[in-house]
Amino acid sequence: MIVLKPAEMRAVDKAAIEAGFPGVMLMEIAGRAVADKVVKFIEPGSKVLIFIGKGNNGGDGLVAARYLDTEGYNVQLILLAGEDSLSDSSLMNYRLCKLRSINTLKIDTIGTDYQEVKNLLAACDIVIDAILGTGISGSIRGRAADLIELINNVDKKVLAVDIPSGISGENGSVLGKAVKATWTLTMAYPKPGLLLYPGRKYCGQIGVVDLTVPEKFVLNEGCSHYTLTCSEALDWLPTREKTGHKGSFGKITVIGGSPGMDGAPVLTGLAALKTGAGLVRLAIPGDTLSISSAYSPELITTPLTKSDNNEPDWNIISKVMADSDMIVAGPGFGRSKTSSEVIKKLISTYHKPLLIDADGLNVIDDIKLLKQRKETLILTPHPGEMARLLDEEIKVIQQDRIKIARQFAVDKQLYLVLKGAATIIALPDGKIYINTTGNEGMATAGSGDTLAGIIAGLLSQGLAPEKAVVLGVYLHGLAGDLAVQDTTSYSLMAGDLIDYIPAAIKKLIAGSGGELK
Ligand SMILES: NC(=O)C1=CN([C@@H]2O[C@H](COP(=O)(O)OP(=O)(O)OC[C@H]3O[C@@H](n4cnc5c(N)ncnc54)[C@H](O)[C@@H]3O)[C@@H](O)[C@H]2O)[C@H](O)CC1
Ligand SMILES: [K+]
Repeated sequence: MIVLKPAEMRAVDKAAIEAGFPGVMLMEIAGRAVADKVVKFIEPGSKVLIFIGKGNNGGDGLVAARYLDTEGYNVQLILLAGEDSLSDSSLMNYRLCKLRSINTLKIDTIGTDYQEVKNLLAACDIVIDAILGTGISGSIRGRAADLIELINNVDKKVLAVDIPSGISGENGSVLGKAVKATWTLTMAYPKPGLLLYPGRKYCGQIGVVDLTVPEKFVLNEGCSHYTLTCSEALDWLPTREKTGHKGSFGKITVIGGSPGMDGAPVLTGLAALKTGAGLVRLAIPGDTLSISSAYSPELITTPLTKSDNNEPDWNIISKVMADSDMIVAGPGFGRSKTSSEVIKKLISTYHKPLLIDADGLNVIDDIKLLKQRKETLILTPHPGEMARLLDEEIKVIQQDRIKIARQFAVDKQLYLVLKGAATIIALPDGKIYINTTGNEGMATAGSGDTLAGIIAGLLSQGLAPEKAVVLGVYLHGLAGDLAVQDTTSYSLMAGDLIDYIPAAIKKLIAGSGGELK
């Protein structure tokens, strides 16, 4: 699904209006959808308190007020602007509200103790937040900040129109104060700020309203941000040929492991098998091999090093390279001379898809090598590994995850998965996917190893790299979301993620994955 930044949304809006879609009609569709959402949850007669800002976000709220009044709700408006400062479409709707005698409390009559607002908040059944939408600039100014705080201080259901007021649609930051919503109904397309933290925590359940503007207006204006929905994820899931054999579902080699880190490549291998890979081989340094190979009978193992001196055995490595459809390198590999030499060799001489994770990333000391590689390269760093690759501090990476990920992916022409809450996937053509599945329980040792395995499992079944990385991250998060229901976020472990891959796939097939609802 396309995701639009506020400025992109405005450009699409403008183009659609110029092409003949009346702005007032778009507002009508938006407000009608807001009213429908209220009708779905609360019965007629209930008290609906609607906060109206002076821009078009307020206009959407005024349309909703008209419909809810028509349908028998007890509607009360709180108008945060003078009538003369409302936009044309909003003013028209405000006048229609007045014609219906809808109760209105105006900002200039609200005392500085806000007692009347507090009373209305205490008595209402639901709050609609139509104070500010994508037109916000800078920190919340004026009395809007006080009203947002009052809304957050009562325990009421809150429906945010387009975006919770105070959240930046651009990047999800809180601009001073922001409404904490139960639901957010966003207009036309989700904005990055709804999907990125901290904004995402303020949105509650997100719904998208179809404003009936054809997608060609978006494509003409250009877009670069996306998020995968459940139905798209299902479309991308590789189909399994009835006559397929293990060769047709791909042979993966996982290169990694080191003393004390013998389980990491096993997690990667098992995750790949559970996702559907035909065959997984682990290539492990000799001193660790026997421990790793004892974990699971489904995994084939090969020694990566010579038995006499534990140096890389290049003959075996060449055979492994020739015999694999793709390689995952790095899980539990440690930062030894062996791992550094092997990773370098793979980057420059392995001509099939290569995924580098964990310590495989930590031993890359010359990032120019990445750029020189022509074949598919996927990197899956967490912020610490990304910081190391760029020789930056973690906080610099976290300040603008999308920009950093995109620059790296485009410059080095690779697929970059920057892990973390709302994992960012940057593609070599500059496209960005913001992932919506996953939870805090997944911040646990080995979780990244399973992600590498899931992506490899999809790629080895023939999925294009772009789809394998995006769907892999989605499925990994979905497995985590299903697991956490049983384990709680305290007890979730990486092995649980593997155990829940089948449930995640089933959920996709049933059409009920972590969809933006
Ligand atoms: N997506 C669509 O196609 C449609 C969206 N609609 C709704 O319109 C708003 C965007 O409307 P806009 O008038 O551009 O902006 P806002 O309503 O968010 O408010 C702008 C208004 O607020 C004042 N302001 C700006 N920054 C601050 C601040 N920091 N503190 C206080 N006040 C601030 C400023 O003076 C402006 O006047 C979108 O979100 C949708 O809800 C259409 O209705 C349908 C089509
Ligand atoms: K809002």
